[in-house]
Amino acid sequence: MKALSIVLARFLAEKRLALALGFLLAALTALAGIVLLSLSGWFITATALAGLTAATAYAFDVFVPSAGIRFLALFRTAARYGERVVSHDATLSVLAGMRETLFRAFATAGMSRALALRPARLLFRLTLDVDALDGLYLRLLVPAGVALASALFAMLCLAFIDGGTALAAGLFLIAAGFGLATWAAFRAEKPARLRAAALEALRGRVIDLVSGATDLLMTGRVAACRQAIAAAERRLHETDDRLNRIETLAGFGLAALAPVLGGGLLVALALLVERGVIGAPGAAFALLLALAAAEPFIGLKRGAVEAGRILAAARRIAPRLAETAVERAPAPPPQGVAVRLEDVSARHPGAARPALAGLSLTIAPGEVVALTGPSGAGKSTLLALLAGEIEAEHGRVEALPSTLLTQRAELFADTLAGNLRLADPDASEAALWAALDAAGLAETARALPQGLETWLGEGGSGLSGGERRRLSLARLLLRRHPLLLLDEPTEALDAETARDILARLAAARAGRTILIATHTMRDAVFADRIVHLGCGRMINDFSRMDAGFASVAARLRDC
Ligand SMILES: Nc1ncnc2c1ncn2[C@@H]1O[C@H](COP(=O)(O)OP(=O)(O)OP(=O)(O)O)[C@@H](O)[C@H]1O
Repeated sequence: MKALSIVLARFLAEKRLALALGFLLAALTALAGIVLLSLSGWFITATALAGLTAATAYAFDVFVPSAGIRFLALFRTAARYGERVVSHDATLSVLAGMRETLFRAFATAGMSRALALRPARLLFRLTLDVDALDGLYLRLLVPAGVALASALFAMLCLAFIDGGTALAAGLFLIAAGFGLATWAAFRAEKPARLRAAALEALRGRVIDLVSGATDLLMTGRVAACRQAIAAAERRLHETDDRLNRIETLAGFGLAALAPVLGGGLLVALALLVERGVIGAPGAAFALLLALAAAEPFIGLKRGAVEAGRILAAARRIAPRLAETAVERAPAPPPQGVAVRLEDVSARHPGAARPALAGLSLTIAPGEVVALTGPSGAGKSTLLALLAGEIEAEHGRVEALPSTLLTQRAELFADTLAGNLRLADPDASEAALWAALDAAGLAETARALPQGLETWLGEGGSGLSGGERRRLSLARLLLRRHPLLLLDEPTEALDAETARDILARLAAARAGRTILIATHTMRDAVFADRIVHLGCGRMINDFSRMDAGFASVAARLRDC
Protein backbone atom coordinates (compact mmCIF):
# COMPACT_ATOMS: atom_id res chain seq x y z
CA MET A 1 0.00 0.00 0.00
CA LYS A 2 2.88 2.35 0.77
CA ALA A 3 4.37 1.66 -2.67
CA LEU A 4 0.99 2.30 -4.30
CA SER A 5 0.57 5.56 -2.43
CA ILE A 6 4.03 6.75 -3.60
CA VAL A 7 3.11 5.98 -7.21
CA LEU A 8 -0.31 7.54 -6.80
CA ALA A 9 1.17 10.66 -5.21
CA ARG A 10 3.40 10.95 -8.26
CA PHE A 11 0.35 10.73 -10.57
CA LEU A 12 -1.51 13.36 -8.56
CA ALA A 13 1.46 15.69 -8.19
CA GLU A 14 1.98 15.83 -11.94
CA LYS A 15 -1.50 15.69 -13.49
CA ARG A 16 -4.03 16.15 -10.73
CA LEU A 17 -6.47 18.24 -12.81
CA ALA A 18 -6.27 16.16 -15.96
CA LEU A 19 -6.74 12.94 -14.00
CA ALA A 20 -9.74 14.37 -12.14
CA LEU A 21 -11.21 15.58 -15.45
CA GLY A 22 -10.60 12.16 -17.01
CA PHE A 23 -12.42 10.49 -14.13
CA LEU A 24 -15.29 12.98 -14.33
CA LEU A 25 -15.68 12.41 -18.07
CA ALA A 26 -15.58 8.62 -17.60
CA ALA A 27 -18.29 8.84 -14.94
CA LEU A 28 -20.40 11.17 -17.10
CA THR A 29 -20.05 8.77 -20.05
CA ALA A 30 -21.33 5.89 -17.92
CA LEU A 31 -24.17 7.93 -16.40
CA ALA A 32 -25.21 9.26 -19.82
CA GLY A 33 -25.29 5.65 -21.05
CA ILE A 34 -27.48 4.60 -18.13
CA VAL A 35 -29.95 7.45 -18.62
CA LEU A 36 -29.93 6.91 -22.40
CA LEU A 37 -30.92 3.26 -22.10
CA SER A 38 -33.54 3.78 -19.40
CA LEU A 39 -35.05 6.82 -21.14
CA SER A 40 -35.23 4.86 -24.41
CA GLY A 41 -37.02 2.01 -22.62
CA TRP A 42 -39.44 4.41 -21.00
CA PHE A 43 -40.01 6.20 -24.35
CA ILE A 44 -40.74 3.02 -26.32
CA THR A 45 -43.13 1.71 -23.67
CA ALA A 46 -44.84 5.06 -23.17
CA THR A 47 -45.26 5.60 -26.94
CA ALA A 48 -46.71 2.11 -27.34
CA LEU A 49 -49.20 2.73 -24.54
CA ALA A 50 -50.03 6.25 -25.80
CA GLY A 51 -50.84 4.79 -29.22
CA LEU A 52 -53.62 2.63 -27.75
CA THR A 53 -56.16 5.50 -27.91
CA ALA A 54 -56.40 8.42 -30.37
CA ALA A 55 -56.66 11.00 -27.56
CA THR A 56 -53.45 9.94 -25.79
CA ALA A 57 -51.68 9.49 -29.13
CA TYR A 58 -52.33 13.15 -30.01
CA ALA A 59 -51.49 14.46 -26.56
CA PHE A 60 -48.23 12.48 -26.19
CA ASP A 61 -45.14 14.66 -26.61
CA VAL A 62 -42.59 12.64 -28.62
CA PHE A 63 -40.27 15.58 -29.21
CA VAL A 64 -38.83 16.26 -25.77
CA PRO A 65 -37.87 12.64 -24.95
CA SER A 66 -36.50 11.96 -28.45
CA ALA A 67 -34.47 15.18 -28.32
CA GLY A 68 -33.22 14.04 -24.90
CA ILE A 69 -32.23 10.65 -26.31
CA ARG A 70 -30.38 12.25 -29.22
CA PHE A 71 -28.62 14.68 -26.88
CA LEU A 72 -27.56 11.88 -24.52
CA ALA A 73 -26.26 9.77 -27.43
CA LEU A 74 -24.18 12.66 -28.75
CA PHE A 75 -23.04 13.69 -25.26
CA ARG A 76 -21.95 10.15 -24.43
CA THR A 77 -19.88 9.88 -27.61
CA ALA A 78 -18.22 13.26 -27.02
CA ALA A 79 -17.59 12.52 -23.32
CA ARG A 80 -16.05 9.13 -24.13
CA TYR A 81 -13.78 10.68 -26.74
CA GLY A 82 -12.78 13.46 -24.33
CA GLU A 83 -12.16 10.96 -21.54
CA ARG A 84 -9.89 8.82 -23.72
CA VAL A 85 -7.88 11.82 -24.88
CA VAL A 86 -7.55 13.44 -21.44
CA SER A 87 -6.91 10.35 -19.31
CA HIS A 88 -4.55 8.60 -21.72
CA ASP A 89 -2.60 11.76 -22.36
CA ALA A 90 -2.25 12.43 -18.62
CA THR A 91 -1.28 8.81 -17.86
CA LEU A 92 1.28 8.59 -20.64
CA SER A 93 2.89 11.88 -19.67
CA VAL A 94 3.12 10.80 -15.99
CA LEU A 95 4.70 7.51 -17.10
CA ALA A 96 7.16 9.32 -19.37
CA GLY A 97 8.23 11.49 -16.42
CA MET A 98 8.48 8.39 -14.25
CA ARG A 99 10.70 6.68 -16.81
CA GLU A 100 12.99 9.70 -16.79
CA THR A 101 13.19 9.72 -12.97
CA LEU A 102 13.95 6.00 -12.96
CA PHE A 103 16.57 6.37 -15.64
CA ARG A 104 18.24 9.13 -13.66
CA ALA A 105 18.13 6.97 -10.51
CA PHE A 106 19.72 4.09 -12.43
CA ALA A 107 22.24 6.37 -14.11
CA THR A 108 23.72 7.69 -10.89
CA ALA A 109 27.34 6.94 -10.16
CA GLY A 110 27.66 3.80 -8.10
CA MET A 111 24.82 1.95 -9.82
CA SER A 112 27.01 0.71 -12.65
CA ARG A 113 28.19 -2.39 -10.82
CA ALA A 114 24.69 -3.43 -9.77
CA LEU A 115 23.45 -2.91 -13.31
CA ALA A 116 26.39 -4.70 -14.86
CA LEU A 117 25.46 -7.73 -12.76
CA ARG A 118 21.72 -7.59 -13.61
CA PRO A 119 21.33 -5.68 -16.92
CA ALA A 120 17.92 -7.25 -17.73
CA ARG A 121 16.58 -5.80 -14.49
CA LEU A 122 17.01 -2.20 -15.68
CA LEU A 123 15.37 -3.03 -19.00
CA PHE A 124 12.47 -4.63 -17.16
CA ARG A 125 11.98 -1.77 -14.70
CA LEU A 126 12.05 0.85 -17.43
CA THR A 127 9.68 -0.95 -19.76
CA LEU A 128 7.26 -3.53 -18.37
CA ASP A 129 7.10 -2.24 -14.80
CA VAL A 130 6.42 1.33 -15.84
CA ASP A 131 3.93 0.16 -18.47
CA ALA A 132 2.11 -1.90 -15.84
CA LEU A 133 1.52 1.27 -13.85
CA ASP A 134 -0.68 2.78 -16.57
CA GLY A 135 -3.22 0.20 -15.38
CA LEU A 136 -3.33 1.75 -11.92
CA TYR A 137 -5.36 4.74 -13.09
CA LEU A 138 -6.82 3.54 -16.40
CA ARG A 139 -7.85 0.01 -15.51
CA LEU A 140 -8.11 0.00 -11.72
CA LEU A 141 -9.08 3.37 -10.25
CA VAL A 142 -11.25 4.79 -13.05
CA PRO A 143 -13.32 1.63 -13.67
CA ALA A 144 -13.79 1.13 -9.91
CA GLY A 145 -14.87 4.74 -9.43
CA VAL A 146 -17.18 4.63 -12.45
CA ALA A 147 -18.79 1.34 -11.33
CA LEU A 148 -19.39 2.75 -7.85
CA ALA A 149 -20.80 6.00 -9.26
CA SER A 150 -23.14 4.01 -11.56
CA ALA A 151 -24.43 1.85 -8.71
CA LEU A 152 -25.01 4.88 -6.47
CA PHE A 153 -26.72 6.77 -9.30
CA ALA A 154 -29.03 3.82 -10.03
CA MET A 155 -29.76 3.54 -6.30
CA LEU A 156 -30.62 7.24 -6.12
CA CYS A 157 -32.94 7.09 -9.16
CA LEU A 158 -34.66 3.90 -7.96
CA ALA A 159 -35.15 5.48 -4.53
CA PHE A 160 -37.71 7.82 -6.14
CA ILE A 161 -39.74 4.72 -7.03
CA ASP A 162 -39.17 2.52 -3.99
CA GLY A 163 -36.58 2.85 -1.25
CA GLY A 164 -36.30 -0.85 -0.41
CA THR A 165 -35.90 -1.91 -4.04
CA ALA A 166 -33.28 0.82 -4.56
CA LEU A 167 -31.29 -0.28 -1.52
CA ALA A 168 -31.44 -3.97 -2.43
CA ALA A 169 -30.44 -3.37 -6.06
CA GLY A 170 -27.61 -0.96 -5.16
CA LEU A 171 -26.19 -3.16 -2.41
CA PHE A 172 -26.36 -6.24 -4.63
CA LEU A 173 -24.43 -4.46 -7.40
CA ILE A 174 -21.77 -3.10 -5.06
CA ALA A 175 -21.34 -6.25 -2.98
CA ALA A 176 -21.44 -8.77 -5.84
CA GLY A 177 -19.51 -6.58 -8.33
CA PHE A 178 -16.67 -5.58 -6.01
CA GLY A 179 -16.74 -8.99 -4.33
CA LEU A 180 -16.13 -10.74 -7.66
CA ALA A 181 -13.43 -8.25 -8.63
CA THR A 182 -11.66 -8.72 -5.29
CA TRP A 183 -11.88 -12.51 -5.65
CA ALA A 184 -10.31 -12.24 -9.12
CA ALA A 185 -7.59 -9.89 -7.84
CA PHE A 186 -6.63 -12.34 -5.05
CA ARG A 187 -6.70 -15.36 -7.36
CA ALA A 188 -4.62 -13.54 -9.99
CA GLU A 189 -2.01 -12.09 -7.61
CA LYS A 190 0.32 -15.10 -7.58
CA PRO A 191 0.14 -16.00 -11.30
CA ALA A 192 0.60 -12.29 -12.17
CA ARG A 193 3.74 -12.20 -10.02
CA LEU A 194 5.02 -15.46 -11.51
CA ARG A 195 4.27 -14.19 -15.00
CA ALA A 196 6.34 -11.05 -14.41
CA ALA A 197 9.22 -13.19 -13.12
CA ALA A 198 8.95 -15.56 -16.10
CA LEU A 199 8.94 -12.67 -18.55
CA GLU A 200 11.97 -11.10 -16.86
CA ALA A 201 13.79 -14.45 -17.01
CA LEU A 202 12.82 -14.92 -20.65
CA ARG A 203 14.08 -11.49 -21.64
CA GLY A 204 17.27 -11.79 -19.61
CA ARG A 205 18.08 -15.21 -21.07
CA VAL A 206 17.38 -14.16 -24.63
CA ILE A 207 19.72 -11.20 -24.11
CA ASP A 208 22.35 -13.60 -22.72
CA LEU A 209 21.94 -15.87 -25.73
CA VAL A 210 22.24 -13.04 -28.23
CA SER A 211 25.04 -11.07 -26.57
CA GLY A 212 27.03 -14.09 -25.45
CA ALA A 213 26.42 -16.28 -28.50
CA THR A 214 30.12 -16.71 -29.28
CA ASP A 215 31.10 -17.64 -25.73
CA LEU A 216 28.13 -19.99 -25.39
CA LEU A 217 29.05 -21.70 -28.66
CA MET A 218 32.69 -22.03 -27.66
CA THR A 219 31.77 -23.58 -24.31
CA GLY A 220 29.00 -25.78 -25.74
CA ARG A 221 26.34 -24.10 -23.60
CA VAL A 222 23.94 -23.05 -26.38
CA ALA A 223 21.62 -26.02 -25.86
CA ALA A 224 21.45 -25.38 -22.09
CA CYS A 225 20.72 -21.69 -22.70
CA ARG A 226 17.98 -22.58 -25.18
CA GLN A 227 16.49 -25.01 -22.67
CA ALA A 228 16.45 -22.27 -20.05
CA ILE A 229 14.67 -19.98 -22.52
CA ALA A 230 12.15 -22.70 -23.34
CA ALA A 231 11.54 -23.28 -19.61
CA ALA A 232 10.93 -19.56 -19.01
CA GLU A 233 8.60 -19.47 -22.00
CA ARG A 234 6.70 -22.50 -20.70
CA ARG A 235 6.27 -20.79 -17.32
CA LEU A 236 5.03 -17.70 -19.13
CA HIS A 237 2.43 -19.72 -21.05
CA GLU A 238 1.29 -21.54 -17.92
CA THR A 239 0.78 -18.31 -15.99
CA ASP A 240 -0.91 -16.72 -19.02
CA ASP A 241 -3.27 -19.68 -19.12
CA ARG A 242 -4.09 -19.35 -15.42
CA LEU A 243 -4.66 -15.62 -15.74
CA ASN A 244 -6.89 -16.12 -18.79
CA ARG A 245 -9.02 -18.61 -16.87
CA ILE A 246 -9.42 -16.20 -13.95
CA GLU A 247 -10.25 -13.34 -16.32
CA THR A 248 -12.83 -15.45 -18.14
CA LEU A 249 -14.45 -16.58 -14.89
CA ALA A 250 -14.49 -13.04 -13.48
CA GLY A 251 -15.87 -11.74 -16.79
CA PHE A 252 -18.61 -14.38 -16.71
CA GLY A 253 -19.53 -13.51 -13.13
CA LEU A 254 -19.54 -9.76 -13.74
CA ALA A 255 -21.54 -10.13 -16.95
CA ALA A 256 -24.08 -12.25 -15.03
CA LEU A 257 -24.75 -9.37 -12.61
CA ALA A 258 -27.15 -7.68 -15.06
CA PRO A 259 -29.41 -10.71 -15.77
CA VAL A 260 -29.47 -11.74 -12.09
CA LEU A 261 -30.30 -8.19 -10.99
CA GLY A 262 -32.77 -7.84 -13.87
CA GLY A 263 -34.58 -11.06 -12.86
CA GLY A 264 -34.97 -9.97 -9.25
CA LEU A 265 -35.93 -6.46 -10.19
CA LEU A 266 -38.51 -7.68 -12.69
CA VAL A 267 -40.39 -9.42 -9.88
CA ALA A 268 -40.10 -6.41 -7.56
CA LEU A 269 -41.22 -3.98 -10.27
CA ALA A 270 -44.13 -6.23 -11.31
CA LEU A 271 -45.37 -6.11 -7.70
CA LEU A 272 -45.01 -2.31 -7.66
CA VAL A 273 -46.95 -2.03 -10.95
CA GLU A 274 -49.62 -4.33 -9.54
CA ARG A 275 -49.88 -2.18 -6.41
CA GLY A 276 -50.21 0.86 -8.69
CA VAL A 277 -47.03 2.53 -7.32
CA ILE A 278 -45.67 2.92 -10.87
CA GLY A 279 -46.94 2.41 -14.43
CA ALA A 280 -45.45 0.13 -17.10
CA PRO A 281 -43.23 2.88 -18.61
CA GLY A 282 -41.83 3.64 -15.15
CA ALA A 283 -41.08 -0.06 -14.65
CA ALA A 284 -39.31 -0.23 -18.02
CA PHE A 285 -37.30 2.85 -17.02
CA ALA A 286 -36.28 1.35 -13.67
CA LEU A 287 -35.42 -2.07 -15.11
CA LEU A 288 -33.24 -0.70 -17.89
CA LEU A 289 -31.62 1.77 -15.48
CA ALA A 290 -30.51 -1.06 -13.21
CA LEU A 291 -29.36 -3.21 -16.16
CA ALA A 292 -27.32 -0.33 -17.56
CA ALA A 293 -25.84 0.43 -14.13
CA ALA A 294 -24.54 -3.16 -13.96
CA GLU A 295 -22.62 -2.77 -17.23
CA PRO A 296 -19.67 -0.67 -15.92
CA PHE A 297 -18.88 -3.52 -13.48
CA ILE A 298 -17.70 -5.63 -16.42
CA GLY A 299 -14.90 -3.03 -16.78
CA LEU A 300 -13.48 -4.16 -13.39
CA LYS A 301 -12.38 -7.48 -14.88
CA ARG A 302 -9.08 -6.43 -16.46
CA GLY A 303 -8.01 -4.21 -13.60
CA ALA A 304 -8.72 -7.00 -11.10
CA VAL A 305 -6.62 -9.50 -13.03
CA GLU A 306 -3.82 -6.97 -13.46
CA ALA A 307 -3.92 -5.74 -9.85
CA GLY A 308 -1.18 -8.14 -8.74
CA ARG A 309 1.11 -7.07 -11.55
CA ILE A 310 0.41 -3.40 -10.86
CA LEU A 311 1.13 -3.84 -7.17
CA ALA A 312 4.36 -5.78 -7.83
CA ALA A 313 5.51 -3.11 -10.30
CA ALA A 314 4.69 -0.34 -7.80
CA ARG A 315 6.66 -2.16 -5.08
CA ARG A 316 9.71 -2.40 -7.29
CA ILE A 317 9.56 1.10 -8.70
CA ALA A 318 8.41 3.15 -5.69
CA PRO A 319 11.72 3.04 -3.78
CA ARG A 320 13.54 4.54 -6.76
CA LEU A 321 10.88 7.20 -7.26
CA ALA A 322 11.18 8.24 -3.64
CA GLU A 323 14.96 8.49 -3.91
CA THR A 324 16.46 11.85 -4.65
CA ALA A 325 19.61 11.76 -6.74
CA VAL A 326 22.67 12.28 -4.58
CA GLU A 327 25.17 14.72 -5.99
CA ARG A 328 28.56 13.13 -5.49
CA ALA A 329 30.72 15.45 -7.59
CA PRO A 330 33.82 16.48 -5.61
CA ALA A 331 33.91 19.97 -4.12
CA PRO A 332 35.58 22.64 -6.26
CA PRO A 333 39.26 23.21 -5.37
CA PRO A 334 40.66 26.62 -4.41
CA GLN A 335 42.18 28.92 -7.04
CA GLY A 336 45.46 27.59 -8.42
CA VAL A 337 44.68 23.94 -7.59
CA ALA A 338 43.22 21.30 -9.95
CA VAL A 339 43.00 18.35 -7.54
CA ARG A 340 43.41 18.16 -3.79
CA LEU A 341 43.01 15.05 -1.64
CA GLU A 342 43.44 15.25 2.12
CA ASP A 343 43.81 11.97 4.00
CA VAL A 344 41.30 10.27 1.72
CA SER A 345 40.08 6.71 2.17
CA ALA A 346 37.59 5.06 -0.17
CA ARG A 347 35.96 1.66 -0.32
CA HIS A 348 33.96 0.00 -3.08
CA PRO A 349 30.43 -1.06 -2.12
CA GLY A 350 30.62 -4.42 -0.35
CA ALA A 351 34.44 -4.54 -0.33
CA ALA A 352 36.12 -5.80 2.85
CA ARG A 353 39.10 -3.45 2.74
CA PRO A 354 39.44 0.13 1.48
CA ALA A 355 40.82 0.59 -2.05
CA LEU A 356 42.44 3.90 -1.02
CA ALA A 357 43.78 4.54 2.48
CA GLY A 358 44.87 7.91 3.86
CA LEU A 359 45.87 9.35 0.49
CA SER A 360 46.92 13.01 0.27
CA LEU A 361 47.78 14.60 -3.07
CA THR A 362 47.74 18.05 -4.68
CA ILE A 363 47.91 18.62 -8.43
CA ALA A 364 48.34 22.04 -10.02
CA PRO A 365 46.34 23.13 -13.07
CA GLY A 366 48.04 22.14 -16.35
CA GLU A 367 50.04 19.26 -14.84
CA VAL A 368 50.12 15.86 -16.56
CA VAL A 369 50.36 13.18 -13.87
CA ALA A 370 50.92 9.46 -14.41
CA LEU A 371 49.38 7.20 -11.75
CA THR A 372 51.36 4.01 -11.56
CA GLY A 373 51.39 0.96 -9.31
CA PRO A 374 50.67 -2.75 -9.47
CA SER A 375 47.28 -4.14 -10.35
CA GLY A 376 44.83 -3.43 -7.54
CA ALA A 377 46.90 -0.50 -6.20
CA GLY A 378 43.90 1.84 -6.44
CA LYS A 379 44.61 3.80 -9.63
CA SER A 380 41.16 3.33 -11.20
CA THR A 381 39.57 3.93 -7.80
CA LEU A 382 41.31 7.29 -7.52
CA LEU A 383 40.05 8.28 -10.98
CA ALA A 384 36.53 7.10 -10.07
CA LEU A 385 36.68 9.17 -6.89
CA LEU A 386 37.69 12.32 -8.78
CA ALA A 387 34.94 11.67 -11.36
CA GLY A 388 32.35 11.41 -8.58
CA GLU A 389 31.66 7.73 -9.34
CA ILE A 390 32.33 6.71 -5.75
CA GLU A 391 32.40 8.66 -2.51
CA ALA A 392 35.25 9.05 -0.06
CA GLU A 393 34.74 7.15 3.15
CA HIS A 394 37.00 9.57 4.96
CA GLY A 395 38.90 12.76 4.13
CA ARG A 396 38.30 15.62 1.72
CA VAL A 397 38.22 15.49 -2.09
CA GLU A 398 38.39 18.63 -4.23
CA ALA A 399 38.67 18.54 -7.99
CA LEU A 400 37.86 20.54 -11.11
CA PRO A 401 34.99 19.28 -13.31
CA SER A 402 36.31 16.20 -15.07
CA THR A 403 35.71 13.69 -17.84
CA LEU A 404 36.71 10.06 -17.35
CA LEU A 405 37.94 7.75 -20.10
CA THR A 406 37.49 4.26 -18.67
CA GLN A 407 39.36 1.10 -19.64
CA ARG A 408 36.39 -0.06 -21.72
CA ALA A 409 35.31 1.76 -24.86
CA GLU A 410 31.90 3.07 -23.74
CA LEU A 411 30.43 3.23 -27.22
CA PHE A 412 26.84 2.56 -28.21
CA ALA A 413 24.82 1.19 -31.10
CA ASP A 414 24.28 4.60 -32.63
CA THR A 415 25.79 6.78 -35.35
CA LEU A 416 29.29 8.23 -35.06
CA ALA A 417 27.67 11.63 -34.50
CA GLY A 418 25.29 10.17 -31.90
CA ASN A 419 28.19 8.65 -29.97
CA LEU A 420 30.06 11.96 -30.03
CA ARG A 421 27.06 14.07 -29.07
CA LEU A 422 26.74 12.21 -25.77
CA ALA A 423 29.46 14.61 -24.66
CA ASP A 424 27.71 17.68 -26.04
CA PRO A 425 24.20 17.25 -27.44
CA ASP A 426 24.30 20.70 -29.08
CA ALA A 427 27.70 20.30 -30.76
CA SER A 428 27.74 21.54 -34.35
CA GLU A 429 28.93 19.31 -37.17
CA ALA A 430 32.06 21.43 -37.43
CA ALA A 431 32.79 20.83 -33.73
CA LEU A 432 32.36 17.07 -34.24
CA TRP A 433 34.81 17.08 -37.15
CA ALA A 434 37.26 19.18 -35.13
CA ALA A 435 37.10 16.65 -32.27
CA LEU A 436 37.58 13.74 -34.69
CA ASP A 437 40.50 15.60 -36.24
CA ALA A 438 42.09 16.17 -32.84
CA ALA A 439 41.75 12.46 -32.08
CA GLY A 440 43.10 11.39 -35.47
CA LEU A 441 39.88 9.80 -36.68
CA ALA A 442 38.67 12.42 -39.15
CA GLU A 443 40.30 10.80 -42.16
CA THR A 444 38.79 7.39 -41.39
CA ALA A 445 35.36 8.97 -40.77
CA ARG A 446 35.50 10.91 -44.06
CA ALA A 447 36.23 7.68 -45.94
CA LEU A 448 33.06 6.05 -44.55
CA PRO A 449 30.19 6.19 -47.07
CA GLN A 450 27.84 7.84 -44.59
CA GLY A 451 30.46 9.87 -42.72
CA LEU A 452 29.19 11.06 -39.34
CA GLU A 453 25.91 9.25 -39.92
CA THR A 454 27.60 5.83 -40.09
CA TRP A 455 26.01 3.39 -37.65
CA LEU A 456 28.17 1.57 -35.13
CA GLY A 457 27.25 -1.65 -33.38
CA GLU A 458 27.11 -2.26 -29.63
CA GLY A 459 30.43 -1.30 -28.00
CA GLY A 460 31.51 0.46 -31.22
CA SER A 461 31.77 -2.73 -33.28
CA GLY A 462 32.45 -1.87 -36.90
CA LEU A 463 35.55 0.08 -35.82
CA SER A 464 38.96 -1.38 -34.97
CA GLY A 465 40.23 -1.27 -31.36
CA GLY A 466 42.44 1.73 -32.12
CA GLU A 467 39.61 3.56 -33.89
CA ARG A 468 37.32 2.96 -30.94
CA ARG A 469 39.90 4.46 -28.60
CA ARG A 470 40.24 7.45 -30.92
CA LEU A 471 36.47 7.90 -31.00
CA SER A 472 36.37 7.80 -27.18
CA LEU A 473 39.18 10.36 -27.15
CA ALA A 474 37.31 12.60 -29.62
CA ARG A 475 34.29 12.49 -27.32
CA LEU A 476 36.49 13.29 -24.34
CA LEU A 477 37.97 16.33 -26.11
CA LEU A 478 34.55 17.52 -27.23
CA ARG A 479 33.65 17.98 -23.60
CA ARG A 480 35.68 20.98 -22.60
CA HIS A 481 36.23 19.94 -19.01
CA PRO A 482 39.49 21.19 -17.44
CA LEU A 483 40.40 17.80 -15.89
CA LEU A 484 40.90 14.67 -18.02
CA LEU A 485 41.01 11.33 -16.23
CA LEU A 486 42.42 8.61 -18.49
CA ASP A 487 42.44 4.98 -17.38
CA GLU A 488 45.12 3.14 -19.38
CA PRO A 489 44.40 5.11 -22.57
CA THR A 490 46.90 3.29 -24.77
CA GLU A 491 46.50 -0.22 -23.37
CA ALA A 492 46.26 -2.93 -26.06
CA LEU A 493 47.14 -0.48 -28.84
CA ASP A 494 50.04 -0.98 -31.24
CA ALA A 495 53.06 1.21 -30.55
CA GLU A 496 52.42 3.57 -33.46
CA THR A 497 48.75 4.22 -32.57
CA ALA A 498 49.66 4.62 -28.89
CA ARG A 499 52.36 7.19 -29.71
CA ASP A 500 49.95 9.06 -31.99
CA ILE A 501 47.25 9.17 -29.29
CA LEU A 502 49.74 10.48 -26.74
CA ALA A 503 50.92 13.13 -29.19
CA ARG A 504 47.33 14.22 -29.73
CA LEU A 505 46.76 14.40 -25.97
CA ALA A 506 49.88 16.53 -25.69
CA ALA A 507 48.47 18.84 -28.39
CA ALA A 508 45.19 19.12 -26.45
CA ARG A 509 46.71 19.69 -23.00
CA ALA A 510 46.59 23.50 -23.09
CA GLY A 511 44.23 24.63 -20.32
CA ARG A 512 43.74 21.05 -19.10
CA THR A 513 45.05 18.96 -16.24
CA ILE A 514 45.54 15.30 -17.15
CA LEU A 515 45.73 12.20 -14.92
CA ILE A 516 46.72 8.95 -16.59
CA ALA A 517 46.50 5.59 -14.82
CA THR A 518 49.02 3.37 -16.56
CA HIS A 519 51.29 0.35 -16.49
CA THR A 520 53.42 1.44 -19.47
CA MET A 521 56.57 3.45 -19.71
CA ARG A 522 55.42 5.30 -22.84
CA ASP A 523 52.42 6.80 -20.98
CA ALA A 524 54.52 7.61 -17.90
CA VAL A 525 57.28 9.46 -19.74
CA PHE A 526 54.59 11.60 -21.38
CA ALA A 527 53.78 12.93 -17.88
CA ASP A 528 55.39 15.76 -15.87
CA ARG A 529 55.04 13.78 -12.68
CA ILE A 530 54.64 10.18 -11.52
CA VAL A 531 52.51 9.28 -8.52
CA HIS A 532 53.24 5.68 -7.58
CA LEU A 533 50.57 3.89 -5.52
CA GLY A 534 50.65 0.61 -3.66
CA CYS A 535 47.76 -0.98 -1.73
CA GLY A 536 45.80 2.27 -1.90
CA ARG A 537 48.63 4.34 -0.42
CA MET A 538 51.10 6.79 -1.85
CA ILE A 539 54.54 5.12 -2.28
CA ASN A 540 56.35 7.79 -4.32
CA ASP A 541 55.59 11.16 -5.89
CA PHE A 542 58.30 12.31 -8.32
CA SER A 543 58.32 15.25 -10.72
CA ARG A 544 60.25 14.95 -13.98
CA MET A 545 63.16 16.84 -12.39
CA ASP A 546 63.55 14.25 -9.61
CA ALA A 547 66.01 11.40 -9.98
CA GLY A 548 63.32 8.95 -8.87
CA PHE A 549 61.13 9.78 -11.88
CA ALA A 550 63.32 7.86 -14.32
CA SER A 551 63.76 4.89 -12.00
CA VAL A 552 60.01 4.48 -11.44
CA ALA A 553 59.34 4.88 -15.18
CA ALA A 554 62.06 2.36 -15.96
CA ARG A 555 60.30 -0.28 -13.85
CA LEU A 556 57.14 0.01 -15.99
CA ARG A 557 56.31 -2.13 -18.99
CA ASP A 558 58.31 -1.06 -22.01
CA CYS A 559 55.65 -1.15 -24.71
N1 LIG B 1 33.68 -2.39 -8.12
C1 LIG B 1 34.45 -2.89 -7.16
N2 LIG B 1 33.93 -3.50 -6.10
C2 LIG B 1 34.69 -3.97 -5.09
N3 LIG B 1 36.03 -3.86 -5.07
C3 LIG B 1 36.62 -3.27 -6.11
C4 LIG B 1 35.86 -2.75 -7.21
N4 LIG B 1 36.73 -2.21 -8.11
C5 LIG B 1 37.97 -2.38 -7.58
N5 LIG B 1 37.90 -3.01 -6.40
C6 LIG B 1 39.04 -3.32 -5.52
O1 LIG B 1 39.68 -2.11 -5.16
C7 LIG B 1 41.09 -2.25 -5.20
C8 LIG B 1 41.70 -1.23 -6.14
O2 LIG B 1 41.25 -1.54 -7.46
P1 LIG B 1 41.56 -0.57 -8.69
O3 LIG B 1 40.73 -1.05 -9.83
O4 LIG B 1 41.44 0.81 -8.28
O5 LIG B 1 43.10 -0.93 -8.96
P2 LIG B 1 43.99 -0.49 -10.18
O6 LIG B 1 45.26 0.01 -9.57
O7 LIG B 1 43.29 0.42 -11.09
O8 LIG B 1 44.23 -1.90 -10.88
P3 LIG B 1 44.47 -2.20 -12.46
O9 LIG B 1 45.82 -1.70 -12.79
O10 LIG B 1 44.40 -3.69 -12.50
O11 LIG B 1 43.38 -1.52 -13.20
C9 LIG B 1 41.35 -3.69 -5.59
O12 LIG B 1 41.60 -4.43 -4.42
C10 LIG B 1 40.06 -4.15 -6.23
O13 LIG B 1 39.87 -5.52 -6.01
